Amino acid sequence: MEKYMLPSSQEIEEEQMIAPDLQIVQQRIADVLRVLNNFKELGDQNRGRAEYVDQLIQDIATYYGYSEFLAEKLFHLFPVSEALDFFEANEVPRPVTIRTNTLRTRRRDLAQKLIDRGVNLEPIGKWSKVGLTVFSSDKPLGATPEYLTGDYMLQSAASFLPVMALAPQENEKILDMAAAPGGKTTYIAALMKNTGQIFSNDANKERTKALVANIHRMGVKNTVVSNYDGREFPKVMGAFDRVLLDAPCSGTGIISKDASVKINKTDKDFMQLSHLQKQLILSAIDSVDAKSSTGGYIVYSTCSVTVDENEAVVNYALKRRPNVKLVPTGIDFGVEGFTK
Ligand SMILES: C[S@@+](CC[C@H](N)C(=O)[O-])C[C@H]1O[C@@H](n2cnc3c(N)ncnc32)[C@H](O)[C@@H]1O
Repeated sequence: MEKYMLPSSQEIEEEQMIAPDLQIVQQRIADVLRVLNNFKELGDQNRGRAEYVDQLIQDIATYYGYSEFLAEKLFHLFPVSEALDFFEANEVPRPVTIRTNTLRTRRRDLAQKLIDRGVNLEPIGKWSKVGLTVFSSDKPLGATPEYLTGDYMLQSAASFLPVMALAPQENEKILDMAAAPGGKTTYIAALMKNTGQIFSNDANKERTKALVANIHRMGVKNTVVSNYDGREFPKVMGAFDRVLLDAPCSGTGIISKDASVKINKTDKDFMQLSHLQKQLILSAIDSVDAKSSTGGYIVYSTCSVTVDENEAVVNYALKRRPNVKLVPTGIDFGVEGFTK
C-alpha cells in the first residue's frame, strides 16, 4: 500500500498565504483519516502519528470554520471517526420540534389543527407523548393562533429530557434555577398539572421578560418568577423537593443552531463557565430537601458537550457533597456519558 505523505511545513506555509482551497483540505482530511486508521502501513514514520493528528485538526478548523483552539478541544473528546461525525452533524440543521402544552390541549387535537393550517408533522418518536416533529409549514410556527394561545412551545427534542429526568410530581415544590426563557419551566408546570409550586429563577433580568411571557401564554399558574444569581440559593429559599439546574454553558452542543460558538469561545471562557457551574451545582444541591418524602432529586443539564462543563462538574459536586449520589435518570435511550 502506498504511504500518504503529509505536506511539508513550507508547503503548508505557502498554502496559508492564500485563501484555502476547501477541496484540497477536504481531500486531505479524508486521506489523513485513512492513514490514522492504519498508521503502520500508510503513515510516514518520520513524521509520526501526532503530526498527522495536528494536520487533521488544523484542516478541520479550516474546513468547518472553527478556531484551532475549539477544533482541538472538541476533536479530543471523541475517537477519530466519531469526531468527524460530530463536526459533520454540526453542519446539519436539527429537525424543528414542538412540545404540546397539555395544560391547554391534547397532542392529537393540536396536530389536527396544525395539519388543517398546512403544517406537515408527525409525532417525535415513541419516547415522548407530547412532542411533534415539523417538516414544513406554510406559516411561521411562532405566529399561528395555536402558538399565540399557548397550545405549544417551540422546543428542541433534547431539551425535553432534563424535565423528563426531573420527573416532577403533583403538589411538589420545585426550583428551576436558570429558567429563562422557560421551555423547561412550562413543561414542569404541565407535568404537575398546575399544582404545587414552581420557583422559576434567572439571573438575567432582561431574559425573565420572555420567561414571564411564556408562563402567561401557556396558562401556567403555579409559578413564581425571581431574578437572583443562582448562587444565592438556598439563602433566598430552600427545602425544595426537586431542583433543575439547566446551567449557563458554552453551547458546544448546539453549534448547528448557533455557529458563532465555533470562533468565539476561549480557554478562559471554559474555565470561567466550569467554575460558575460548580458553584451553581452546590447551590442546587443545598437547596434540596434531602428528606423530601416524594423527591430529593436534582437534575444538572447543559447544552454543551465538553467534559469540563458536564462530567467534571458532577464529579466535583459528588466530592464536595458526599451525601449526594448518582441515580438513574429513568430515560432508557441514548448513551452513557464518561464515567471516569
Ligand atoms: C441554558 S439557559 C436556560 C434555558 C432554560 N432552562 C429553558 O429551558 O428555557 C441558561 C440560563 O442561565 C442564566 N444564568 C446565567 N448565569 C446565572 C446565574 N449565576 N444564576 C442563575 N441563572 C443564570 C442565563 O441568563 C440563561 O437564561
